[in-house]
Amino acid sequence: MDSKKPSSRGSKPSRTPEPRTSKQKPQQKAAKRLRKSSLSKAQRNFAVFNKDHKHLNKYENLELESSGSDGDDEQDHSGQQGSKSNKNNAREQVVLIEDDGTQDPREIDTIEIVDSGSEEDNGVPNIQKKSASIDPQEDGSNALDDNQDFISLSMSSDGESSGADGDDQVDNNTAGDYDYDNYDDEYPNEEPQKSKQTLNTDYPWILNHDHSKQREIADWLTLEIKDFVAYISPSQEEITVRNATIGKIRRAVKELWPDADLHVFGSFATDLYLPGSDIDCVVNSSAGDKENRNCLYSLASFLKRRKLATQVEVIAKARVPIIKFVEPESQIHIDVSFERTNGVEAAKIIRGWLTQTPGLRELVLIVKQFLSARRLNNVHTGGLGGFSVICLVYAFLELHPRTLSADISTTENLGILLMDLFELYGKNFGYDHVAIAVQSDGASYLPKQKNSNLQNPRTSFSLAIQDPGDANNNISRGSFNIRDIKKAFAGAFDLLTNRCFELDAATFKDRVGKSILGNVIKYRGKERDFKDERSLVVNSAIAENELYHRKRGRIVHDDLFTDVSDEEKEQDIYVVEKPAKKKHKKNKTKKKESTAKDSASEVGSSAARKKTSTDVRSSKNVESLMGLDATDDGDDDGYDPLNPPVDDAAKPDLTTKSVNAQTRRDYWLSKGQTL
Ligand SMILES: Nc1ncnc2c1ncn2[C@@H]1O[C@H](COP(=O)(O)OP(=O)(O)OP(=O)(O)O)[C@@H](O)[C@H]1O
Ligand SMILES: [Mg+2]
Repeated sequence: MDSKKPSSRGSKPSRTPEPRTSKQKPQQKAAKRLRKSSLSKAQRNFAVFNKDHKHLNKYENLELESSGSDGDDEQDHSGQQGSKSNKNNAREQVVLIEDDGTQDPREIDTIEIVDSGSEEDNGVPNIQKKSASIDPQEDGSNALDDNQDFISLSMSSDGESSGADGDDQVDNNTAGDYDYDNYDDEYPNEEPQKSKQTLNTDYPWILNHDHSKQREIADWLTLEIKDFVAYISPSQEEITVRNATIGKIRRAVKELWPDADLHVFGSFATDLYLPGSDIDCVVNSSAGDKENRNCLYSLASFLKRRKLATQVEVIAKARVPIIKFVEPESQIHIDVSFERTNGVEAAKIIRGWLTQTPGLRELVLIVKQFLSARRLNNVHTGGLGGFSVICLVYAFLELHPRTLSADISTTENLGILLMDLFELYGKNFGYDHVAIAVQSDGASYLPKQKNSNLQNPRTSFSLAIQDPGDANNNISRGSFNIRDIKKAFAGAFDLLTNRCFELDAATFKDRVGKSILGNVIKYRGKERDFKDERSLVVNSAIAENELYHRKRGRIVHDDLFTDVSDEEKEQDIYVVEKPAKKKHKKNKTKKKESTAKDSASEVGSSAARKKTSTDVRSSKNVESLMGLDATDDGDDDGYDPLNPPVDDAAKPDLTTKSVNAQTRRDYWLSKGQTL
């Protein structure tokens, strides 16, 4: 157990009032005032999404189960095939995995690539079947079936606590049992011990960035979030390595198939990658004929022969067939899919969201790291994938009453917003009834009842996010472990809130060297600099995606294939996306327009951290947006969360403003009242 954990966390349940200090008395008054404000109504309406009105308010044990082999199994889930392959002399093999989305992925074949030294005609490799039906369990099931493979966040240390899956168990509120050191990043450092000694901290983003003197504890958290994002944002070298890696793979693809090109999408094309994130690519060809087993193997073996791929897996029988491998020089994990454009379309949409939504990048990266550290980010084990995270956070920011009402400056209130996000998706969101829809220009809630495509036939308790590119696709349907994800979010809310109270009551002296964010997020990768160098070097994935869309815009026919690796790109597309100049309310009547426009390359830069209210967006009255009118009697029943009113025409002309410190304090205190 963590001997460093604050005593208050262990001994005080979340509802226990903090000892009153002279500092807190005026805050109590402020909280009373707050109840009458529109803010409390807005908050109440966030709670409406939980039909059962169950506010879990339980600590979650964020400790990973150390007992048994589960952890080990899971630890290597992504590398699992690699380790199996090692036993089978993986360097010479391509592993075939079946994953059609209806069951858990299974390794069904191992193909040996025979490198004869000469190139096969047309890239067709000499493939020999090595073995078949490498099934983890003879009966066709595997550990994933009963969720044993998942490292549960449920209580596990006490004999009487919840079982393996924690379903429907009452959680023991044993707040003192955390062991925050006992989980690791998805991409663990190769030299964890050395790194730990050097840094002597799990939250390296606070090194030389001490905010303990902040008077507003929420500001401290906001600053830490920005520091974390700066800490993990890519350096010039990292971007260059990613660019070069893509270049190498693309050249190989074009050599193998002259009619094809490689497009990048996913987090590298949206600037939402963590240091260890994979690169998602798609091969599109003018013939449109590459999505078949033969082509998958052809490319896999070709890349292998060219020493551009190790740990190669061919997942041919999936809904989206892909090959996965690690590029040996950069050690970057790469996924290649075939003949589809939804990913490159989505990348464009996401970059649009980033431009229009200050704070989106920061919160997405925090949530991604949060999930990654708990191994709740792997869709194959029911976790939440990066795409779902982006949509969740975007919907949260789009629909948050205080951002909707232009009441707060998002980038100045990231701390509060992060807590609200954890609270919403951890405690209040009505997973049973509500689906989330995200489009290129906004987000909304949908009733699951009326959208059968978004319903999970097995359980109503599921996360449903409508694909912005395909209304019939629920992008989070694979996240079957939503129960644990929800618990983790709820636990994070409690942890952050308690930590804030604890540090708020502490003396400045005792605060030094402490972290708020470190209570829920750890980073144990290699030591990094605080260099967000995205503005110094072109991210070629973004540049190419921009070019792709420009070219697509010019194509009359809906051709699938668009080659972006031609002359034009060299000439005019490699333009660093300069941070948009902030327009300081030149036209006050155009409040709907995003004025901050923190571009994807800008967010996280020091310039973006200056206090500003220019990121305040649309001005809608909180009450009207949340379904409350002036005659609202405080009864939540009058509001239908499944049909939130969207009355653009009736937008009140609210004055765009940044909240003052007192308002922030009030809001912050109101969080504590829920405990
Ligand atoms: N369930 C899905 N349905 C449709 N498209 C999806 C789905 N999941 C992923 N995608 C596509 O693949 C892209 C990459 O998804 P992924 O979940 O890897 O997110 P990411 O932003 O790359 O995060 P990470 O850095 O964790 O890999 C998405 O932007 C989207 O275009
Ligand atoms: Mg990805």
